[in-house]
Amino acid sequence: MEYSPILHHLHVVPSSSNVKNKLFVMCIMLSLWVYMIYCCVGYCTTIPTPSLSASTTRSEVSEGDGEFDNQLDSSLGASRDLLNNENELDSRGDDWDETRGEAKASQGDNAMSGFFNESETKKLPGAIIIGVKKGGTRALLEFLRVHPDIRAVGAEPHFFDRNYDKGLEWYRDLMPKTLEGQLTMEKTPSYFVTKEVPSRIYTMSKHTKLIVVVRDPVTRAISDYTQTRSKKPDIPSFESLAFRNATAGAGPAVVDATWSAVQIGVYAKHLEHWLRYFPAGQLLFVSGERLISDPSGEMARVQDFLGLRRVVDDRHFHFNVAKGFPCLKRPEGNSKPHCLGKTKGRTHPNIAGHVVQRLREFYRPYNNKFYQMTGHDFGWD
Ligand SMILES: Nc1ncnc2c1ncn2[C@@H]1O[C@H](COP(=O)(O)OS(=O)(=O)O)[C@@H](OP(=O)(O)O)[C@H]1O
Repeated sequence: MEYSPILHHLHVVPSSSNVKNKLFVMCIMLSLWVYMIYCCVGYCTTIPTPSLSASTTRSEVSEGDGEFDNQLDSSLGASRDLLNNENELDSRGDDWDETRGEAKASQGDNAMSGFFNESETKKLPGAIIIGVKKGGTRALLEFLRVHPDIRAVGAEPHFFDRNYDKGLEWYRDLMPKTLEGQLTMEKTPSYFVTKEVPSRIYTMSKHTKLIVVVRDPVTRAISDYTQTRSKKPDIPSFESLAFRNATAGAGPAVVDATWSAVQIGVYAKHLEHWLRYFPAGQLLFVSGERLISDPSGEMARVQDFLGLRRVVDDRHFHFNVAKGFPCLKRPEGNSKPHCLGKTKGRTHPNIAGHVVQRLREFYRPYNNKFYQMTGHDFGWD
């Protein structure tokens, strides 16, 4: 038979349609892969509340994203008055700086685990950091978040003190998703000093583990005042707020125990309320001072108390001499350590020696009572 280009061409037609079919199938497969990758980076998930959901990462928080702030403002309510102030910034979870790289990685991890694991659910917290304000609660929560068996909400929910009427389902919805065996946590430092809170937490679960980071009440009061003054520079002096008769020649100074900065430090009184509902063994007192000087030692106690493996240890800490605080680092690799943001570790104003002395006298009997109640001498005298 003679060679015919037409016939040859005709012969080619069916094989070209084969190729087209194959190309079509490959295109579909490629689209599926693109879609899967798209899902893996989190775009096709249906997470409804980015501000407080599991995927709220440190960098999202510290970047001060406008949407995040607005949502939090509306969900957490207004702050208290000047002298009974709450840390707005910390309520928003203003925590770590220099965290973008790590936060991106962990965001990716979360999205991947969400994609491959449908068994994640939102649970009520099994453990709560209930106080104290300015004790070092943010540092403790961020150290705990390194632990793979812990998932914690970054911002302060203020459920049991300010948002209780919103109900437990509202609270649960704020929590990050967890896998079986993972512990859900939150921190709201004002819980420790709010009378209604112990019974409310007990009603949620009498098995809830409670952690209190305590710090020398005098330094704590000065830290509290420093925070208020950073937002309202015109407030009266520390001394005039701490004493009822601060004017010169008005006799021995009388401590004003109604000032919240002073009142929060009367730990023994606040603890009494908790012990009406919870056995002492269900509360752990972390030393705010040791959390700075020996973070891995305090973290060992906390992990034991929570019944977790001791994963967070001295390999995770780097002491930043310039800041005067331990910062978190990855045990492997040389990545830059991550320190808390500038709202932590503010420079305190100089308070006159006699003012500090008078406050020490005021706190001494309460401190001693607190040491007795907890079986632990924190050495604040
Ligand atoms: N690692 C590390 N880095 C920075 N700061 C640290 C750290 N560990 C403890 N602290 C101390 O934490 C104090 C703030 O306490 P809180 O986080 O409980 O404050 S808040 O109640 O949430 O506003 C904060 O108080 P000030 O120094 O007075 O600002 C710190 O002293």
